[in-house]
Amino acid sequence: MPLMTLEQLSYNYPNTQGLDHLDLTIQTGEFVCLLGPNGSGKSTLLRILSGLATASTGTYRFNDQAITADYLRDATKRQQLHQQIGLVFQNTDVQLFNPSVTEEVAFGPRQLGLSTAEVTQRVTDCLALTDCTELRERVPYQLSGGEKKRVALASVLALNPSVLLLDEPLNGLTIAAQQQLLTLLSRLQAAGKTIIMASHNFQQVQAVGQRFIIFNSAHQIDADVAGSVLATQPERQAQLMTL
Ligand SMILES: Nc1ncnc2c1ncn2[C@@H]1O[C@H](COP(=O)(O)OP(=O)(O)OP(=O)(O)O)[C@@H](O)[C@H]1O
Repeated sequence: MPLMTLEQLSYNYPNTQGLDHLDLTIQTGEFVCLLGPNGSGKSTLLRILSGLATASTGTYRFNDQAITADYLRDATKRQQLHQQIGLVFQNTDVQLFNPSVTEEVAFGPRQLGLSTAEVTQRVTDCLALTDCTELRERVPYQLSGGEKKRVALASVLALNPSVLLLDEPLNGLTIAAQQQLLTLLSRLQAAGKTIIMASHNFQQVQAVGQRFIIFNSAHQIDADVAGSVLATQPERQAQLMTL
């Protein structure tokens, strides 16, 4: 059974179209990069996949369950979905609201009702994994852009989601920090997680993505290609470099 299936899914904002008739299947364990120009629909797709928004028309199924507005109205089901699918937002500031980094990362596991010992263990592990241990006493709001990204990722990982959605996670990071994050994402994939990452910078994600879904400015999927196939298409690669 596929992990995620979209059939003829469209999403409309009040005055704009966000996504236009997408058909898409994602399998467990894939590392997918969403590419495309500004405004092509990458963030909108991540919002749909995470259950923050629902299709205007068409369907989205996660583990064969249709994710509808009705389904998400049920708080227990919504929480179960958010526990399985973690989203690291493009604007990290909307994601960080606790007085310290430790509190920030502990927030999700506490909401799940884990014991104090389990929460402490998850916080310690996730801070170490994202290289945030040194930041644990700091105020999230006062961190640098790159530090905020790492803390946001730690707070999402603390819920131990099986699917990780990331919206432009490399923006604002130094080249070294980008490398570090990409290595971490590859390790998470090797540990069995499904990774779906939006980027408008092909150069940054070229090395890690195993599948590239390319949007066009009409909010449709223009191409859906395996990394191994893309490696044999220099013209398409050159075109992606200009996004
Ligand atoms: N909150 C909103 N209200 C109205 N229109 C929106 C909203 N968010 C996005 N849109 C529009 O929906 C379309 C898709 O936007 P989306 O943010 O999904 O694109 P994107 O590929 O993630 O872009 P970027 O690379 O700039 O983040 C665009 O035309 C955008 O202007």
